[in-house]
Amino acid sequence: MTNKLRAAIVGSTGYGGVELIRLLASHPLVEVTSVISSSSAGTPITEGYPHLTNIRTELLDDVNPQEIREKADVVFTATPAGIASKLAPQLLDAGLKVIDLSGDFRLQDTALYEEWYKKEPADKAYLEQAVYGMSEVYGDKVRGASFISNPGCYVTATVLGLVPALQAGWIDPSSIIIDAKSGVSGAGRGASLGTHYSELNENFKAYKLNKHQHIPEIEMVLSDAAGREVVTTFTTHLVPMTRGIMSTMYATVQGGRKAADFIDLYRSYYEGRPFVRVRGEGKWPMTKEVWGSNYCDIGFAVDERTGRVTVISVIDNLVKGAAGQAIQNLNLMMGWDETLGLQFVPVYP
Ligand SMILES: NC(=O)C1=CN([C@@H]2O[C@H](COP(=O)(O)OP(=O)(O)OC[C@H]3O[C@@H](n4cnc5c(N)ncnc54)[C@H](OP(=O)(O)O)[C@@H]3O)[C@@H](O)[C@H]2O)C=CC1
Ligand SMILES: CC(=O)N[C@@H](CCC(=O)OP(=O)(O)O)C(=O)O
Repeated sequence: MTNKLRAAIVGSTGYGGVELIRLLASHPLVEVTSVISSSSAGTPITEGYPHLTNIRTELLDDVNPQEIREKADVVFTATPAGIASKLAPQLLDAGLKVIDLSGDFRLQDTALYEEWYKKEPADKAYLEQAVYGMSEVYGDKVRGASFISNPGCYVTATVLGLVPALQAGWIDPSSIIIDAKSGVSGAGRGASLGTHYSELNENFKAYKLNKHQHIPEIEMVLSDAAGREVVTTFTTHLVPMTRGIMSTMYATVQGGRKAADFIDLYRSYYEGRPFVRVRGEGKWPMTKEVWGSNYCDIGFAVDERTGRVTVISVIDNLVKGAAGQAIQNLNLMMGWDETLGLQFVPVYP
């Protein structure tokens, strides 16, 4: 018998799921007791992931809420959009805590979800139970919650880079343009034409222009911070690298603030929040500097000629953008130190 919290992972054969397995393997208070697959139940997990040899040796479990309840106290759903909307209610009804990594419970407005995800939204009664897990912005709500909707990867890098300035009224909310780039693991493990080697290697492309499903989520958080409706231009690009997101954001500065002022403001906003690191003047973060870690690193430049600030924000999409943030949320839900199991240094070079 263990006295650790028992965790199950649905979607454990995907990139988000396997990253949860990697990170939770060194969490001091959590034990993964069920790794679940809708397509490969009964198969050893090492079949698809030999790197887990001697780390996890069990057969994959089926998706069965009652059986999951017998084995676990908390479930991570790392499944494509449209799955957790149906599954999470069953898991919650079975008495489990749930952390959903998909977009199914992030937008309270069901019409917005249908418009941007092109899927049937979750039942409103369950949507209303979901707490949006951007803990650096909504920390008090995350503490003690039972059902967390983990933010989108691009959204995390972007809003952590904009919320303090918007909340302080230092940038014009109507002037924001966001230019974001992601490594290919952001698209999941499934093979596709757009992500296979010869399409991606030595290439750099924009995609989903003005149609990306993270636009309404970004606008939701930014509007909240600004205290008025924020509409923004958000463009995503695919970069030929495995992990990492860089969000480059532009906005018109109000009140003549300089880069040093932004640095002071952000350091004060994120004081006591160990996973956001604000760089000094003239220092802009690279994706490699957060690779494999739960950090979000942010840097600034203010151009006095144009009156605009450029904010650079980087994360590892699979850690702070997905599995790491989900574990950070679990730590807060359980009333633990938010850094438990997440205190690793980025892999460099
Ligand atoms: N990759 C990233 O950087 C990020 C991903 N996310 C989100 O996290 C979720 C998981 O992403 P990711 O791991 O990259 O995706 P993957 O495509 O790599 O994995 C998703 C997994 O979901 C499982 N699955 C598929 N259909 C079902 C089903 N009907 N019931 C139960 N499980 C199912 C599959 O495993 P099996 O066939 O074994 O069941 C699959 O391996 C997605 O919603 C994604 O948008 C969020 C932030 C960042
Ligand atoms: C590189 C790449 O393709 N990235 C994905 C991120 C998907 C994701 O994380 O989707 P949800 O957060 O909505 O679940 C994309 O742009 O759609």
